[in-house]
Amino acid sequence: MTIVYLSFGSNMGDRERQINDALNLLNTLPETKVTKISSLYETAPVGGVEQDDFLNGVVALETNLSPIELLDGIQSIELKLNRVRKIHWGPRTIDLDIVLFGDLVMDSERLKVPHPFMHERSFVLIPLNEIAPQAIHPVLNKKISDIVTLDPDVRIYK
Ligand SMILES: Nc1ncnc2c1ncn2[C@@H]1O[C@H](COP(=O)(O)O)[C@@H](O)[C@H]1O
Ligand SMILES: Nc1nc2c(c(=O)[nH]1)N=C(COP(=O)(O)OP(=O)(O)O)CN2
Repeated sequence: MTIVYLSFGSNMGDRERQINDALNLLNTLPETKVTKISSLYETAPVGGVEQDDFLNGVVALETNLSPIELLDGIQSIELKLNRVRKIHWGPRTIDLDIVLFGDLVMDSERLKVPHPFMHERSFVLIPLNEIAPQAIHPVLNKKISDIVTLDPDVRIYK
């Protein structure tokens, strides 16, 4: 079993329902179990595109899937939930990203782990620090609790 952390986000439609549906579907993936879910955070959009605030969070899984099998699984969940995203870094109904996959470091066209921007994104680090402050970023070789910083744009929603 590998311990994996996924980030999730939504800023279009019924954000909470789409996130709940995605989290329930994660438990239907083969040999995969959700073990922890962070609070939901309301976050200001990052990246320069003018858009509504996101709900973001992080979920911990234990899985026997390979990294690419898990990517296939989360992409099938996004499709099942009729993921809509019109522009790069723009609004979307649901987004699931693999943030950490055990201590794996991988840089292929389809999958980059750790997620290449995770260490710069408070909307990932703050919820990740809530459920796994001891997790290690395998490239920076630092604990999440030593990377995370306070950010007033990331506020607990629920
Ligand atoms: N770590 C990753 N998690 C999810 N998707 C990834 C990862 N690394 C590369 N990708 C590729 O990114 C696009 C989808 O991007 P969104 O974040 O969902 O907009 C897809 O082609 C993945 O293969
Ligand atoms: N607050 C907030 N801002 C954001 C968010 C998000 O979830 N929350 N996702 C983004 C981009 O996500 P995308 O998955 O398209 O890009 P990536 O492939 O670089 O992760 C861009 N800006």
